[in-house]
Amino acid sequence: MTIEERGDASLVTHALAKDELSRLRDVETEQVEFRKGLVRLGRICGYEIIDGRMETEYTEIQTPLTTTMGERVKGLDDVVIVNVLRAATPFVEGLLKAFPRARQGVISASRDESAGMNEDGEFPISVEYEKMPDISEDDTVIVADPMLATGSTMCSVLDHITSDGPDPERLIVLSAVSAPPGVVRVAEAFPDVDLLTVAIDDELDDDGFIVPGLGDAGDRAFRTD
Ligand SMILES: O=P(O)(O)OC[C@H]1O[C@H](OP(=O)(O)OP(=O)(O)O)[C@H](O)[C@@H]1O
Ligand SMILES: O=c1cc[nH]c(=O)[nH]1
Ligand SMILES: [Mg+2]
Repeated sequence: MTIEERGDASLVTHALAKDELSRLRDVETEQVEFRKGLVRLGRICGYEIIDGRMETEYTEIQTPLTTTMGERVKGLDDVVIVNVLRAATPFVEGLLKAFPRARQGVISASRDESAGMNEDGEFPISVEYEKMPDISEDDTVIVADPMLATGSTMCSVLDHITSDGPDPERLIVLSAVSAPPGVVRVAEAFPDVDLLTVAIDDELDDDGFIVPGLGDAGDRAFRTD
């Protein structure tokens, strides 16, 4: 059964998201364009979240000429965006264009690539810094990380977020590129999470990189390779 048939994740369907992702995948896309592309993709994904997952309500508006009924998005003041350092930083910059009043959390979680994957296909994850706003039952929490590979990082991040405090109204994991093992790991460990991604790629290579993927997102955005 495919991941789509299992219903573990849903796809961002906007054509511009696919266009941006194709540019990001291109090995010729250099640092500045790569970073800007992640910003644009984050904004499109933010709009997609608003469009597909948030409700609107009618409200009376006084224009300079008359009163009329307007439509407003509900819950825009109750959004928390979690930035998984470091590759998510430009992606979150784009999301903030869709959710300018979001409260933000930051968590530094990274894979110990020198240790390699264990036989269960997981990496050891080190969490060195975490600062979260208080999360309430009314909140939409969006955990952003452009890459979901083995899912080790995201499971560690979600453990931190869900370990105390009330459950938010919605908990969305947003990624640009996902690999099947990561989607399955997150969906099984956190069945209530709404997993949204622009693409689900074919597989992981022996080093835990997504294929075809886009390479190391952090290194490409921060020019550290
Ligand atoms: O699903 P996983 O197998 O855990 O892999 C995904 C993680 O790998 C990358 O981060 P990385 O550890 O390279 O840190 P970086 O953002 O600092 O480069 C990426 O940004 C994810 O956080
Ligand atoms: O393919 C991958 C896997 C993890 N992290 C990345 O940046 N790229
Ligand atoms: Mg990296």
